[in-house]
Amino acid sequence: MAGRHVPMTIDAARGFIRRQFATTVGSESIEAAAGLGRVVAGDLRANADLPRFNASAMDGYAVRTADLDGANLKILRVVGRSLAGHPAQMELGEGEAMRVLTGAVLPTGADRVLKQEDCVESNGWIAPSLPLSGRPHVRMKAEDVARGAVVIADGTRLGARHLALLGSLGIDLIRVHRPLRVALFSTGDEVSPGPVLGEGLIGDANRPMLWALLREFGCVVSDGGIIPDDQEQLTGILLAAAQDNDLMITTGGMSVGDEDHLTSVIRRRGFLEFWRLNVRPGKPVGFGDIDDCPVLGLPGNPIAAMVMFLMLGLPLIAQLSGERADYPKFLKLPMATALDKNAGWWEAIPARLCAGPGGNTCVEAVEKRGSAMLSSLVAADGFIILPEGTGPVTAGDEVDFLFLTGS
Ligand SMILES: Nc1nc2c(c(=O)[nH]1)N[C@H]1C(S)=C(S)[C@@H](COP(=O)(O)OP(=O)(O)OC[C@H]3O[C@@H](n4cnc5c(N)ncnc54)[C@H](O)[C@@H]3O)O[C@H]1N2
Ligand code: MOO
Repeated sequence: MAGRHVPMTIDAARGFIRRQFATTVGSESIEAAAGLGRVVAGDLRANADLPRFNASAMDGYAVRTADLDGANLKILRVVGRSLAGHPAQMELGEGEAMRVLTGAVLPTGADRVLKQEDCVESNGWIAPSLPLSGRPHVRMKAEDVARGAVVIADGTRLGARHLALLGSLGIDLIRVHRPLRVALFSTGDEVSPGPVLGEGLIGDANRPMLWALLREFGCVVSDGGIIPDDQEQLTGILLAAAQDNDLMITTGGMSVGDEDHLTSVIRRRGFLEFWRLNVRPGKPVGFGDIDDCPVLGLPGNPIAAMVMFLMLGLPLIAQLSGERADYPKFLKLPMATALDKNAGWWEAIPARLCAGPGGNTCVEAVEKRGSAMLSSLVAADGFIILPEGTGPVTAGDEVDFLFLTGS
């Protein structure tokens, strides 16, 4: 573990978090409809085939390809109708067709649907456009999902698409991890809890920002408010919050972090490290464990807090929540313009997407870049990530881009 004043790489910090923690939340059964944002506990298997039956993918006529291949027959007799939700209980014989609508059960014997645009219908007979071409326009039973297959893997956080699949399968109860309970605090005498009236006071940017991010990642957040700059109060509040939460996140008060900052009580009840990371922004980060409750101390500057939340907080939350995902997720994109960079440290630069010379998507840094400048976050779509060892970049260079989550 790095000493207090030895800069640590972001990768070393992430590795430390990975090794230090495992899933801490148990599991429960809930209604699938209430599963948005929850993390699946155990592989979820299909209880049915999807599609459940061979079905028509178009409005038209179900036919037997063999009847029409090589144009053996020129016309077919329409012997019935199969509508979505109202199947016809009959088999299709030679020279027969059945009127079908999209989603209707395909009659036994049929292996193709002719779109109604491709047929002329008259007095119960159809004359298809021949020769046959294009797709058969049928959805075959189980071609999407076979009963018994794992459809949602253990550790998946459920989104709209997963709820669609569960709905389609008719699964109503699912086993998920209990949501992570996170206590969120700002610190600092200058941060005003209400209207910003006095000289030298500032509004609280970090708590609403982190509250929104935590909610987006399925956490149940308890708003701990603003802790004044007082060691005893800070200690008391953190010790109390450790009893009812799975994680505590604070912002501010990290650059002065050293062993005197928190009382010996905390040191007896766990550990708290103060890291100086080799990054811009977000150098000072606190990390530890109090009464078995992890603590993440983010820097006070809002951009630094955001970057360190995305880089360290998200992997920690995923790990504690049982989510199997590698956060944050980067995209490789080309630079639109050149950018100066010191190779000595890792840097996250607020940036936006823009159109490159050939109309391709590129990224460019926003104008204002201070780690306290919130207008840069609002102007940005994410961050250009340049690791240590990377110096200035030029237009066209591919870089890692970290999308800002939340809207
Ligand atoms: N002598 C040094 N001073 C500083 C260093 C350093 O290495 N040596 N590092 C700088 C860096 S980098 C950062 S980042 C900040 C981080 O400091 P802290 O985590 O201790 O945070 P504070 O000092 O409490 O606050 C920093 C800054 O952020 C503002 N702040 C705090 N909380 C909020 C909030 N909830 N909403 C909006 N803004 C907030 C606070 O007023 C300060 O302006 O330290 C540098 N200093
Ligand atoms: O963490 Mo500070 O400047 O790196 O915002």
